Amino acid sequence: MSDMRLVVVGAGGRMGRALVRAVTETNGARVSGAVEREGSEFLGADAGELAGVGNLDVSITLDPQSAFAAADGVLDFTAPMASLAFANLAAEASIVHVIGTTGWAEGEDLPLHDAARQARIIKSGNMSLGVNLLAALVRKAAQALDEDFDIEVLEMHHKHKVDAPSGTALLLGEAAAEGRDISLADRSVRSRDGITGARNAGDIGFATLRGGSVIGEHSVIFAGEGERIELTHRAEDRQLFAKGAVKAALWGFHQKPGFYSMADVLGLND
Ligand SMILES: NC(=O)C1=CN([C@@H]2O[C@H](COP(=O)(O)OP(=O)(O)OC[C@H]3O[C@@H](n4cnc5c(N)ncnc54)[C@H](OP(=O)(O)O)[C@@H]3O)[C@@H](O)[C@H]2O)C=CC1
Ligand SMILES: O=C(O)C1=N[C@H](C(=O)O)C[C@H](O)C1
Repeated sequence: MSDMRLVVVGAGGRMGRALVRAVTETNGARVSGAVEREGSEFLGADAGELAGVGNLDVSITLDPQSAFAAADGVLDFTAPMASLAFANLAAEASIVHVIGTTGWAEGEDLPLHDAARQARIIKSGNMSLGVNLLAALVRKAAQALDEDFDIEVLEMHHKHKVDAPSGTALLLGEAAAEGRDISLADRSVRSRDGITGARNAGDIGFATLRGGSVIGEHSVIFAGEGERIELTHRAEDRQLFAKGAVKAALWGFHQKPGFYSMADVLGLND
């Protein structure tokens, strides 16, 4: 069988380069196109050279439509507005669209479900096996522990990250809310400053740290009277997310059009 042809959008970014590396290291997949946006200093560069894997004869272009027309899938770790536009193009081309982009405002990602009528969309705030397994454990712990245990989600990322809380923190908060059978939107506390009053039982709190080169660290803390349970994941290498995204693309190749999560890819929903 021929290799799955994958386009990397945002190919000059931190994840874009990691994705190009991951595809070249995966049997059954190859980089068929690379896209950046207007004004990018990387336009015209070879995607492989930029990613440090040698010349792939794939120039970074401004033209996602042509790249998608000659591809089986797209790997997209860019920004919400860009991912919405790429989803429409992926639907037109009826290909797989793996979306790792985070920083979505409430409801902003809903149009992706329309695109998923034609595209096979796999979207997750975190593409690693470890975090998706952690989410399953958090759901279970939240189910087992009542409101006497306060749930707080703590995350730290590198100084360049532009969104907060991280997509992963929200994914973990969602898992906790599902375990408690409550709506995260109704019970989340995303910042605290000044005289906040005492904590409300049942709230799910978020705290964000930013600095240096931290790849991504997340803890979900269940704080009770006299005891505390902490579930933690530490990502030590960005390739972890890129390899997960390539795995998702290969999985999506064999699925019907639809909207899927990384938990579907990893069989954690079975
Ligand atoms: N789900 C997961 O497992 C993970 C998700 N992420 C998420 O991935 C996203 C990217 O992270 P990161 O790589 O660190 O960020 P970067 O800023 O390094 O990379 C983003 C890239 O996308 C480009 N881009 C933005 N808009 C467009 C567009 N319209 N067309 C083409 N390219 C575009 C940017 O270009 P420019 O520089 O010109 O803006 C940049 O090159 C973030 O949302 C992050 O949170 C990150 C790691 C793991
Ligand atoms: O921006 C990042 O770097 C990361 N973003 C994702 C998130 O928002 O959770 C995943 C990972 O933690 C790295």
